[in-house]
Amino acid sequence: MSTRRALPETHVPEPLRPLMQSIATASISLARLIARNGIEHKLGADAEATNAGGDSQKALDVWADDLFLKAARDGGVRHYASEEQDRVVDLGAGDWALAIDPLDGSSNIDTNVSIGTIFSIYAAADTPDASFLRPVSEQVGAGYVIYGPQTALVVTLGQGVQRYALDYDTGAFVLVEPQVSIPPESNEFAVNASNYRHWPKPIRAYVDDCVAGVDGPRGKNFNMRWIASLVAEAHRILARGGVFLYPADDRKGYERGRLRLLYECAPIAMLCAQAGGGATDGTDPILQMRVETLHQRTPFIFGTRAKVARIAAYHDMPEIESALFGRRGLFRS
Ligand SMILES: O=P(O)(O)OC[C@H]1O[C@](O)(COP(=O)(O)O)[C@@H](O)[C@@H]1O
Ligand SMILES: [Mg+2]
Ligand SMILES: [Mg+2]
Repeated sequence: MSTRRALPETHVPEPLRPLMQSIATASISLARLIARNGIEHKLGADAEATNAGGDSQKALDVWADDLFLKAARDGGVRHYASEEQDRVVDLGAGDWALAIDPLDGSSNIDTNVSIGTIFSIYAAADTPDASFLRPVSEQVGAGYVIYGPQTALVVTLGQGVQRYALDYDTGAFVLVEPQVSIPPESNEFAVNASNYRHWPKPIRAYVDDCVAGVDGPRGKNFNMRWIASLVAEAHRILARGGVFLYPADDRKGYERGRLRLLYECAPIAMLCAQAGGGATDGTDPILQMRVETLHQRTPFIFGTRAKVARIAAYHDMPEIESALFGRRGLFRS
C-alpha cells in the first residue's frame, strides 16, 4: 500500500502534521468531486436549506462540510466551527479548533469559475465556544485551497506563506513557492461595483479616485476585477498585488458587510500579514479584532499594504475632498 503523503511536511510544525495531512487529503477528494460536476451529480443544485448566516446552501456546500468534518475528526480536531453549521461541533478529543468555510464562492459552482475552501486553526480551548470566541491574533495557522485551472493549497503556519500545487499524476500536493510575498506595487482593485450606491462615503471616494484614472487625483489608470470568489481574489492578490474591498453598505443585512470574520476574513488577514500585506475593516486592523459571535460579519479590505493603509486613511477623513490625497501626495500607491 502506498504511504505517499498528501502534503510535504518540511514547512509544517510536527504537532500540526496530522491535521494538515487530513485537510490536504479532504481537499484533494473535493477537487476531484468538483471536476466531475454534472457527470453524476449537479453540485450547484439547491440543497433546499439555509445556513446560519441566512445563505441558501448548494449541494456542494453540504458535501464539502461533511468531508471536512470527517477530516477534522481524523486530524485531531476537538472543536469544529463551520459556516454551514449553526453551532460548534464538539468532536470530544483533540488539540485543535478548526474554523472553516468549506466551500467559498458557491455562486460560481456551475459557472466553472474558481471556488475554494478557507480554514483557520486555533489551539482548542476548554469549551466549544471558547475555542472560537477569542482574538483572531490567536490563530496558529490559516489557509485556503483554490479549485481552479490548478488546485493549490496556500497556507501559513506562522512562518511565512507556502504555496503548494496539486500534482494530479501523483495525487499529492507539491511545494511550488516556499515564501509567498505580495508585490508592493499594483494598479488593481476588486469590488462589486453594482453596490456603489449603497456604499459609505470613504469607499465611494476611494473608488471614484481610482476610476478617474490619469485625469483624477491619483494621476494614473487602474484596472478592476470581481470574481465573486474570495479565494480567487486572494490568490490573485497574493500573486500580483492589488486590493479587495467588501465594505458595509446600506442594504438590509449588509450593515457589517457580507464576509464572516471567523471563517473568511481572519484567515485571509493572517495570510496577508505573513505575506507582507494588510487587512482592515476600514477602521481597525482585522488581526486586532475579536470574534464575538460565530457567524459575525465584518467589512473587509485586504491586499497590498500601502493600498490598505490608503483606504483606512479615507475612513479617517471622510469629509475631506478625496482630491486632497492626490494633491498632498499621501500614500501614492
Ligand atoms: O455576490 P457578492 O455580493 O458579490 O459576494 C461575493 C462574495 O461572497 C462570497 O461568495 C461569500 O462566500 P460563500 O460563497 O462562502 O458564501 C465570497 O466568496 C465573495 O467574495
Ligand atoms: Mg465564503
Ligand atoms: Mg461558503
